[in-house]
Amino acid sequence: MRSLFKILTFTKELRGYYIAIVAASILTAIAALAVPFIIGAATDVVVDALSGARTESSAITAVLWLAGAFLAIEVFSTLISAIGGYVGDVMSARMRTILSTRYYRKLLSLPQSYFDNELTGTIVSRLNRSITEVTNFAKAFSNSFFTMLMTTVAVLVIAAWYAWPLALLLLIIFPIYLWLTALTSTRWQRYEAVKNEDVDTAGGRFTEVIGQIKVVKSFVAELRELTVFTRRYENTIRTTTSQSAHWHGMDAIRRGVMALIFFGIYAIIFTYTVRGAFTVGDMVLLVQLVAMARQPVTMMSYIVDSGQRAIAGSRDYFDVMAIEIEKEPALIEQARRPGGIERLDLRTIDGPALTFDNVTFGYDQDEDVLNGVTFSVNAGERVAFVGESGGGKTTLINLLLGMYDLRAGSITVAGRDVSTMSLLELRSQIGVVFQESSLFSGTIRENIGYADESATDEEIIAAAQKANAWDFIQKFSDGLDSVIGERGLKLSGGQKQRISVARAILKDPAILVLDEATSALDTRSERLVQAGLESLMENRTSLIIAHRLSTISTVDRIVTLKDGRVDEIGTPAELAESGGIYAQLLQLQEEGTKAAKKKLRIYGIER
Ligand SMILES: Nc1ncnc2c1ncn2[C@@H]1O[C@H](COP(=O)(O)OP(=O)(O)OP(=O)(O)O)[C@@H](O)[C@H]1O
Repeated sequence: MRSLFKILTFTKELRGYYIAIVAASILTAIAALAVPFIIGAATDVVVDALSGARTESSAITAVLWLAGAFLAIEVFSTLISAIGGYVGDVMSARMRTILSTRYYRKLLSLPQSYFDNELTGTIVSRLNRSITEVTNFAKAFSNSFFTMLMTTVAVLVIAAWYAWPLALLLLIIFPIYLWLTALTSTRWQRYEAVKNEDVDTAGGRFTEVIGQIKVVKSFVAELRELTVFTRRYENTIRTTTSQSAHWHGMDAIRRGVMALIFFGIYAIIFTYTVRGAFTVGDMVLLVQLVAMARQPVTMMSYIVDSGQRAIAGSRDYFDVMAIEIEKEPALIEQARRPGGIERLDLRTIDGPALTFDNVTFGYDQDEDVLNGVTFSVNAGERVAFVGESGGGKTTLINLLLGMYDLRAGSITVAGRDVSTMSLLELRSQIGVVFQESSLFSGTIRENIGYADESATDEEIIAAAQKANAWDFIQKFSDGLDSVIGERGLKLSGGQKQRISVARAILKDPAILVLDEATSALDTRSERLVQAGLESLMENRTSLIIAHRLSTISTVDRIVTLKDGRVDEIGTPAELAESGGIYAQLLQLQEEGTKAAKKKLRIYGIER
């Protein structure tokens, strides 16, 4: 029950709606309760008229008045339930909005480590399910619970007035029903959790597969994917079979017990009437009241059922909502500082532009990926990182961007410890050109402008020109308005890269991180991308994860990594002579044999 109230308190700004719905259901309940009295009274009038105790004309006037009262009550309750229904619809639309936006806000604020362990589709599936279940429950709860409560209390009081054994029987229905339901509930919840896990996992894979449909097609893996998906859903059939058998088996027992109690109730009403303790009108009134008391029992079933679904469906949702975030999310600061943050001029700062001092780090509980890494980069310098694949180059960048907490050591940018900087402050200074295409669906203008919402067309075009992208953009019939498909699907590899370079140019960051694309572009395309990158790196402090020796040879300094530690630091000329990793790579390139190329690839060097 606590969990159910949690759902309601989570959306407490909808209090006004809840109160309106509760008021509507109380009024509807009162109106409904008046009807048995009218019918009971009418029955007594008819019986009196038939037995000659009342004149025909006075009886007709009385029953017509009673029928008029019935009509008035019906009109009133129709009006109230129409208003209640309208408020209920608006309430669920608002609730949907609150739940979705809060979930999205939370997700956007969670650290990278959360996303490392979750599938996109699972996150989406969880959101959809929670919202549907919670909204359904809130509607059922606010619509039925109070009507049920009112009706039950009123029926009990009226029954006690007529005959206490009747009230006693009615009273025991509810605890017995709730007890029997509680017996069923725990197991039902366990089944539901298993089912949700299957649906979420299938949903996660589904999204991944559709997102990478080309890969699936190229490996002719459609059948395999479909089989895995189908298996998950077939599991849910099995789980539902056991769950439903259990639930409905228990439901049959519940109903059986209820039937026995109602047998006792009707037996009392009829025998009391035959013995003359009740008039025929009283009997009609009580029979209707008992029928009304049966309704809450059915409603209770529905509320408990949708409540269970809401609890099970929203458990993962609330688990996500409960994750504590240590650092203030960038999102909150963005709202506070809509103007953004000024770009730092690293040249005016004493000391290096950025430093890594004894940095040790590993993912989750895993071993250290980096161990005591120390180096510094001066303002305006270009530094390349070289190391075996999986050696921790990307991890260095992740740490610089404040994506994860260090195990030991510190990182400074412009003399300030990164851990003391807000995420907005830090990330505003760093521009990243990712190795993978990292564009969004939408137009070219939106994609370049992603770096700066307020950028004018002139600024976007200037960035595109510097990135060597303007020529091809101009050739598209829609120019900047060309739609590029999901993740830039409609662009070539080189075009995608030039758009992302243009985006980084528009951001104009103090520090640039370049994860050079490994995908081989043709020479012309590569020259164009390279020229774009050159203008991006101009006058900027740049960190490069290079996949071409030609790129590495043009940097100011190289940092080589080995076993999670810095092996050497020096200019390309120095390291070419030192006999270390870079010198070996140069030699391998010179050899040019198949074996040499294979070894180069271990270092992520494509050419
Ligand atoms: N999100 C993550 N969670 C757990 N382990 C990770 C994560 N990202 C990377 N790793 C591990 O950390 C190590 C370093 O990975 P990293 O991506 O930094 O290497 P890299 O040098 O950039 O490799 P490459 O040149 O192949 O891109 C690898 O062993 C990798 O398996």
